[in-house]
Amino acid sequence: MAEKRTPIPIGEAVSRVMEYAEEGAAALIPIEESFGRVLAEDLTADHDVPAFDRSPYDGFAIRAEDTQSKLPAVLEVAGEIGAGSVYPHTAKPDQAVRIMTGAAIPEGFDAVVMIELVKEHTKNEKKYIEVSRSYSKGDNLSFRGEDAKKGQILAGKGTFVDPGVTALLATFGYQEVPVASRPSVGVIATGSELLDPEAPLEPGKIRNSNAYMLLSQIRRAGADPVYFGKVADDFEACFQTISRALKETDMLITTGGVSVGDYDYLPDIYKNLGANVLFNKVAMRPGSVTTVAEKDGKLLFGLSGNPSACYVGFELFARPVIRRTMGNPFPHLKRIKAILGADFKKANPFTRLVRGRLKYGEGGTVSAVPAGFNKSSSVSSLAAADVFILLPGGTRGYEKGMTVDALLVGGETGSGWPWENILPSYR
Ligand SMILES: Nc1nc2c(c(=O)[nH]1)N[C@H]1C(S)=C(S)[C@@H](COP(=O)(O)OP(=O)(O)OC[C@H]3O[C@@H](n4cnc5c(N)ncnc54)[C@H](O)[C@@H]3O)O[C@H]1N2
Ligand code: MOO
Ligand SMILES: [Mg+2]
Repeated sequence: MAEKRTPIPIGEAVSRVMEYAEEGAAALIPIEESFGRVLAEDLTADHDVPAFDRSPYDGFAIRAEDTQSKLPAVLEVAGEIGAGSVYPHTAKPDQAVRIMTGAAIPEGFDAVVMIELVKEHTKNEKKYIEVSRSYSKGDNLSFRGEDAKKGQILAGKGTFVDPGVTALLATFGYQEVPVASRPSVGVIATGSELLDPEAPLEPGKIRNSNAYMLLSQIRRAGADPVYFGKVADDFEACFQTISRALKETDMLITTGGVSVGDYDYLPDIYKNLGANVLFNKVAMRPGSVTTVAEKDGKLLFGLSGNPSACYVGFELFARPVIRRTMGNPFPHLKRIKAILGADFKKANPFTRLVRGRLKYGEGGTVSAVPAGFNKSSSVSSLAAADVFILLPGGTRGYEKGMTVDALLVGGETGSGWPWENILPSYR
């Protein structure tokens, strides 16, 4: 008789796995490659930003006091500078300097007049401007340190490096960025039925979609995948490939062969490897057969062969380990509340993770509707899913309109044309 497995709750399974997620050593990488990594150190401002008072406009640097007695004030244009240049003299009374956006305010000047607001004329080969209103000290200046102060922590250790963080890194001179190193994650697909994507279909065979799905899930999680190919359902072949892959990578993901079938060899392979099985049944659907084992501190994720189960198993168990290893203090999928968009009247003892799609309705309501064919074997629903609708197991079903929890899949989801009907002020 096939072994009897004991399902454990999802949370319990995730925490067993997370015990083996250790932050990788810090590494220095070029700033150009830093997107998606995680800072291994605090990013501290080592100078003020801006580092000098500067002009926010194309215009004229003036002394405010020269505009405070007689108007229009007629000021001599004593020089001109663009961004990047420094005016070498100090201001004298009734002088102005033609200055462009971003240029340092010359010494002794304390306000800027926009170029559109002055009249210019030349007299005896000298240039003059007429300023028709009075200015106060500091008018139209960008002040040193107004954006960031020296010593301020602008992004802490553990911050995900997004484009905004990259801008800070460049601002503070990080040609090389200290980040937690990325794990290398091996992928092996098992199954005698598997064909490569380029192969024509044959009776009884299917194309190996899980391997390519996993490579892309690993990349989305931020790690480096290493693909060891597909292996037939043959104990020796699987054992050899898995042993080799385990030596060459930091963690290993297999798909298929993990259940109780005649050709499901993963359970025996864990035994032969002397690996410690953390669990081999989770109270969830899909993905109840998800198995995770540990060998010398390295994790072996035995994900289901069924595409939806494999997908969910990766996102719930492998992804947070990868993210934590990469230094991310928030490695799990984000949870939101949404209105359930369909009935699930039949009770299920296991927690269901329905691949769903968010719909944004009037008044900002968010509902989650099933993304398609909802069996564990489904591949079609995955392409449309941006959320896992969480329906905890029990004796009751769920009805359309109920508020439920959902996990956001992936990170940076885009949106369509966002510029219609933007709410105006109602003050
Ligand atoms: N008697 C029982 N049978 C099954 C049980 C059970 O508890 N008792 N569990 C079922 C559940 S739940 C699942 S999920 C599957 C898991 O099976 P395995 O993880 O062992 O995977 P396989 O048997 O190798 O394949 C299952 C299914 O997936 C297809 N597959 C496999 N690899 C790929 C791939 N790389 N790309 C696309 N599709 C793949 C494979 O052809 C099978 O159709 O077991 C149930 N059975
Ligand atoms: O592991 Mo299975 O996915 O529950 O259908
Ligand atoms: Mg099987």
